[in-house]
This record gives sequence, C-alpha cells and structure tokens, in this order.
Amino acid sequence: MKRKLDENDVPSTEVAEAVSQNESTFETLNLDPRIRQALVKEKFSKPTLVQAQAIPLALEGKDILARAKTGSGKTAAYVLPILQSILRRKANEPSLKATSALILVPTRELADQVQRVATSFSSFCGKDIRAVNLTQKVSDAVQRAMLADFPDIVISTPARVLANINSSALSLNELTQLVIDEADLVLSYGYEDDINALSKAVPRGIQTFLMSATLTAEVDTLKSLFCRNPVILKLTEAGDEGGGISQFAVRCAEDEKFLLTYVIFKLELVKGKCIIFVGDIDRSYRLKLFLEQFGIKSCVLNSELPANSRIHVVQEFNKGVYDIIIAADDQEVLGTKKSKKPSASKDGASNDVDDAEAEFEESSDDEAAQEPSTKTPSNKKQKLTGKQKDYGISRGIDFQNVACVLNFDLPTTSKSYTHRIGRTGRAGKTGMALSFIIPKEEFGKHKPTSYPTAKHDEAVLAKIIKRQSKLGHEVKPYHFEMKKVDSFRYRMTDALRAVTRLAVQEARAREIRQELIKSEKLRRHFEENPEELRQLRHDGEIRAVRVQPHLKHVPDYLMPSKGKKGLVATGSEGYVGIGKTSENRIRKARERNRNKGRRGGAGGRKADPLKTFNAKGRKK
Ligand SMILES: Nc1ncnc2c1ncn2[C@@H]1O[C@H](COP(=O)(O)OP(=O)(O)OP(=O)(O)O)[C@@H](O)[C@H]1O
Repeated sequence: MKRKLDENDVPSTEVAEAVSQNESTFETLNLDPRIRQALVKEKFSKPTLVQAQAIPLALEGKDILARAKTGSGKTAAYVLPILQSILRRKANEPSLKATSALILVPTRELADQVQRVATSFSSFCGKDIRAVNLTQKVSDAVQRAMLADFPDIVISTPARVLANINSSALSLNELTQLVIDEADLVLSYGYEDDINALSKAVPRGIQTFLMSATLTAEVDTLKSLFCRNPVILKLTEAGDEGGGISQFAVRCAEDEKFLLTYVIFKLELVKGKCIIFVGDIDRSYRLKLFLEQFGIKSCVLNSELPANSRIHVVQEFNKGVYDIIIAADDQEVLGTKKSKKPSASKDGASNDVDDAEAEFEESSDDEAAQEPSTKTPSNKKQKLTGKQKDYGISRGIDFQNVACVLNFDLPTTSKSYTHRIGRTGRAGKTGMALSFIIPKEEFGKHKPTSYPTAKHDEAVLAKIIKRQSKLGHEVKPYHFEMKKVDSFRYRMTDALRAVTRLAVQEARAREIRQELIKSEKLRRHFEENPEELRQLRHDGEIRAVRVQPHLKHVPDYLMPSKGKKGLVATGSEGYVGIGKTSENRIRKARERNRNKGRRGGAGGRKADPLKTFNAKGRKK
C-alpha cells in the first residue's frame, strides 16, 4: 500500500531542528552596509528565525534546504545572501557582467513579489545589482533586450527560464546561486520536465537554496537533483505554523454559510482585512453578488483574471484599499493537484501519493485507498497546463495584515488548510481562521445543495485537527446564536434567490472583460498616470442582479437586544472582534477625502478613463 512520505524520510546531512530562541541581529550577520541601509528603510530590525539560521550558513557557501512556516520571512533569507554574494563578487571584479543568481518560483505573482523584495533590498546598491523578472508580460524582443544586459538576478518560473535558455537569450554559464522557492509546489504545478531540463542546464557545484513550508517527497526530488550535501533547516518557532492564529470551525448548512457571512461582514463582527476562500470561480462570483446586495464590497481573485489584475488586486489589498478578497482556490477544483514525480529522482522515493488522495484515502475505505486512480476522474494525477500552471491564487502570496481567513468552503486537504490560514498571522502578527463545515449528516439533505467537496468536510476537519494538535494548536468549535442570527434569514434568502446561475455567468464574463480592458489596454495609460490607478478599483459593484436598496441597511428590529454581542454564543465572545482597526479608520478617512474632492455628477465621471471608454461605446 502506498505510503505518504513524511519529512523524516528526507535524508539530512546536517540538520538544525526546532530552534525556538532567536537572539540574532542583522549587525551580527556582517552584511554589506548598503544592504543594512535597505534593511533599516524596510523596517527589518531583527532577522526572523529562518533568516538568522540560513543567512550565516549561506554566506559560508553552504547549500540550504529550509523548511519554515508560511510568512516566516523565507524570501529575505535567500535574497540577502544572494545580494551580499553579488556585491562581494563585483568588489573583486568590477567589470563583471553576468547572471549570478537564478530564482525559480511556481507562479507569476510570486515572481513579482520576489522581484519587489530583491529591488527594495538592493535600492542602495546603484547599478551594481539588477534583477529582472521573466514572467512579466513583455514581447520576446523586450525580454531579449533585458537579458542582453546580463542582469545579476533572474527571477522566473521554470518554463520561462528554460524557453530563454533554449533561445540563447539567457546564459547560465556564470551562475553561482540557484533558488527554488515554494519548492514543495514547483513540481505540483507541472514543471517537472522543465525542472529536469534545468537540472542539466545549471552549472555543477553552484550554491542551491530550496525554500519550502513543508518537506515533502517533491522537495526530496529537487534536493537530489540540485543540492550537494545541503544543511537542512527544520525550523520550529515557539508558536509555529498556525501559532498566533485562533482557529475556529463553525458547523452549519449551505445557506447558513451565506447567512453567517452576511451577518459577519454587515455587522463588522470581524475587524480588519479578510480573505474568503471558496471552492471555485463561479462560487466566488456568487458570493460577491450576494454580498453586493447588502452594500458589502469585495473583490474576487481567481485564475481567470489576467495576471496584471491579480497582482494589482493583491497590491491594493495590501495597501488597505479593499477589506475583503474572495479567492477561488482553483487547485482544489482541479481535483488532486500533484503531478507525478520526475523520473530523475535518485533515491527511488517515487511512491509518494498525492496529499489530497492520501487524505481521502485515509478517510475513506481501504479498498478505495488501494485503487485511487479508479475512484473518480478527478483523482487522476494530472498536469496543470497553461494558465493553471502559471497561477496559484494564494499560496506563497504575501497578503499583508490579514486579520481573518474565512474558509467559506473547506479545502480538501489539511495541507491546503495550512497554506490558507498562513495568509493571516504573518511576520509574528496574530490572526483568526474561521471555517464553515457541513456536517456529514447534513450533506445533500437541504436546498441549496452543498458544494460537492463538502461531503468530505468532517473527514478533512478531523485531519486538520490532528495536524494542528501535533503543532500544539487547537481548532475550536464556534457557535453563533442561530436563533438570533435567524432574524436575518429572510433577507439572506431574498438576496441569495436573486443570484441566479445566469447572473453568476454574466458577472463572470463581465468581470473578465472589464479586467482585460484594465489589464491590457490601460496598462500603459496607468503607467504614465499612476494617480489614476486608484480609480481602478476591483471591488466595484458588478450589478448583475436586481438592486434591492432596502437590503443595504440593517433596521433596528433585526438586531438582537444585546446588540452584535448577542449573536455570539456564550463562551465564544472575545474572538470575533467588534470595533475598528486604525487601518480601517485610515481607509475611511481616505474615502472621505476622495469624496470631498469630487465635484459629483458628470464632472467626476469624466475623469475616469474607463467610464469614458464605456460612454463612447454606448453612444454609437
Ligand atoms: N526580519 C523581518 N522583519 C520584519 N518583517 C519581516 C522580516 N522578514 C520578513 N518580514 C515580512 O514578513 C512577511 C512575510 O515574509 P515572506 O513573504 O518572505 O514569508 P515566507 O516565509 O516566504 O512566506 P510564504 O511561505 O507564505 O511565501 C513579509 O511582509 C515580509 O516583508
């Protein structure tokens, strides 16, 4: 019977494990003064644990395989030693023109993020360091020109970099450092052929960094392909993965998911920014249209949107422009997401099973477990292609200051849960994860029908609880006073009824059209007029359903006598916060000022280039 590989199966040469105290400072790391200056500018006062452990070893030239929790600062842990090494190389050889470092990531979003980190930490290095991102949408000619100048650092997905090597636009002859970030994901995005080809293209003996949130058999494969005796850092901090995050599970029916989401956001029971995860793209629009009717603004993030829009949504969310992102976790929708292991694995660790399969196997009967490929078509191992492969909507993305992750639909694996909740509680901050669970006996019983994967909710929750308890964390049951919440049920039903399948399809098509226009046609315009960018809000109303103005307000008679507090069951108080964060206040003040500046009516609209386009279109 197949066995899921566990991180103890990764043979280690030198292992630093469970380092909980971190007393290092950036001064003790002996970094170049220009890098130190950038650290001050970025307000990095103290290295995180992974940085404190990895940077000194990296500066000694060791290969590093680091497992550290999501949001623990892995990016700077490799970017800083890379910058240091390039500066050192250039100090010895000032006329050097060569690509010294290659950073591989699974998605465009991550490439963009890593480039921003590399650029900000090299901001005091003048022309000594140049980083290019090969996943940017530019013509081949422009990309060739960017590479012709021998950028010091190249950031890319495996496929992009290989295409450029094959066309001779990029040479790796002078490469001294290779990073594979999100190493546990790179292979699952279908890059195994590219990775195999790259393992032959990179010079032998260069320094390698494999950075990952989990040590899986995929990471082991990469290790055998690229590393020489790496130091393996298995880092566990006091309050590791999921630490600092209060985790709750709410058992409810399908329609109650909508009811509770409406109540939570309309009454601002959750303070701060929130990411809502749903199972697929249609569902993201269904929820957006539903919330829209109550005047609750949100923006969707899914694989269909152009990359520029996705990056823009994340940037704006991080700046505090939006409070709610509804993310469609397409990886889940594709069924099991992992690809088969590359043949080049040296130590025969090829009996890995997909994590999702493994979880369903364990939670279902043994017979099924032995024949995973015959269970359902979605259980077939499949390779992600094209847009899917270039896209990971939330993993590894640095959503900043997220107060709450709401699993509107539970993911299908505990590993995916870990990645999702890792979007909150980052860089030592606290956060909350709230998950809706459809009880097994409720599945399929009532209308509206539950999301298909919900039939596994209880089994997956059991896995999540087990995994979290191993890490010393608890997933507590959370109880809303459903009797009191019930006063909102009529409005919920009314609003949900208005969100027909047609309305969802229309919204989906319209949003893509709009985002394509924003992304492609206006990219240059906004590059030239950055101040107009703020008008490109992604949380605007789609208005695909009939407007019911009364739904936007909550009349007093709906409120429980104790106010908002009355909605939360005794014993659960104090977790779902009531009140406003300072960030919210800043956002609201910003909005007030914007409105003050607006002269209203046509004058205001004229200034919006998108609306000008529309107006012209309609006149014809
Ligand atoms: N030493 C530090 N001091 C202050 N903030 C830091 C420090 N290191 C990292 N951060 C911040 O912490 C956040 C998370 O960092 P980063 O994205 O590198 O984490 P990660 O481990 O790569 O997470 P993931 O696995 O989810 O990609 C970022 O916003 C980053 O700016």
